[in-house]
Amino acid sequence: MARYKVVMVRHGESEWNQKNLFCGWYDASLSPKGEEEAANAGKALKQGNYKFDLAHTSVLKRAQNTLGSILKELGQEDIPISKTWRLNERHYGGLTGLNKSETAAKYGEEQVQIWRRSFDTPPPAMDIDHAYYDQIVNDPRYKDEPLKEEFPMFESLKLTIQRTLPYWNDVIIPQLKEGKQILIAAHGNSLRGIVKHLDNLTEDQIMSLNLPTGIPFEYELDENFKPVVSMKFLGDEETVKKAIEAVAAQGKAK
Ligand SMILES: O=C(O)[C@H](O)COP(=O)(O)O
Repeated sequence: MARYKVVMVRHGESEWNQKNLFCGWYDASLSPKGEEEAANAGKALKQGNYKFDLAHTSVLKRAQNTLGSILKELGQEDIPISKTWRLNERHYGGLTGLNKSETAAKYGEEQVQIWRRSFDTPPPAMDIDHAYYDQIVNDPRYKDEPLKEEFPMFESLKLTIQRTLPYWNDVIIPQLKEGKQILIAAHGNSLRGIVKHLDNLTEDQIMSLNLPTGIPFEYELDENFKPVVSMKFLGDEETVKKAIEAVAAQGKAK
């Protein structure tokens, strides 16, 4: 019997998703298609009569704007929104800005699949002369946190989970316990981390999990926050399947 429900959604397609670039902590905007996906996510949630008490998102605008569109469609723009770096996309390190298929052509599809989907193999670090180092490290949104010594220069999924889980356990779980209906608008890999935790996925299982952009999914959890229903997408099966396959295919050499 489900005691709690929580809805999560990966942001709509970003301009860097469209260009097939490793994005991570680069603050890419939504593409026009991503804006449409976000609005459609809101329509699907409205159709399902979802009412949220509060929402959580990252400090990156592709997730924040997806959330904004959804709440606008729902007529729930006035609910409290928490923005945290702990829900940011995984930091793609030195790969940030590289084209995924070109990287697959150069280093092999296998290596790119490992960088994108493995549990504890990190991408190469973003070093100080990286094109986006200054823009990311010195961004005023990070003036208070993460702490200098915590500021990632690369993240494996394992490292991403290590900074996302404290937020899930210390902020989101208590709110669920209070009976709050919660929407989380975040990123492919920060959400993969939460999913791995909830469903207790093995490293092999998480390797094959791709999340589509802009299609909300719901978890129903028991009193111990164990899934009764896992990743129930709000979209027709065919659309969801195609969207997931498209994400996986981004790592293919053209
Ligand atoms: O950061 C990115 O490039 C994307 O948002 C997620 O990328 P991935 O699907 O290659 O992990």
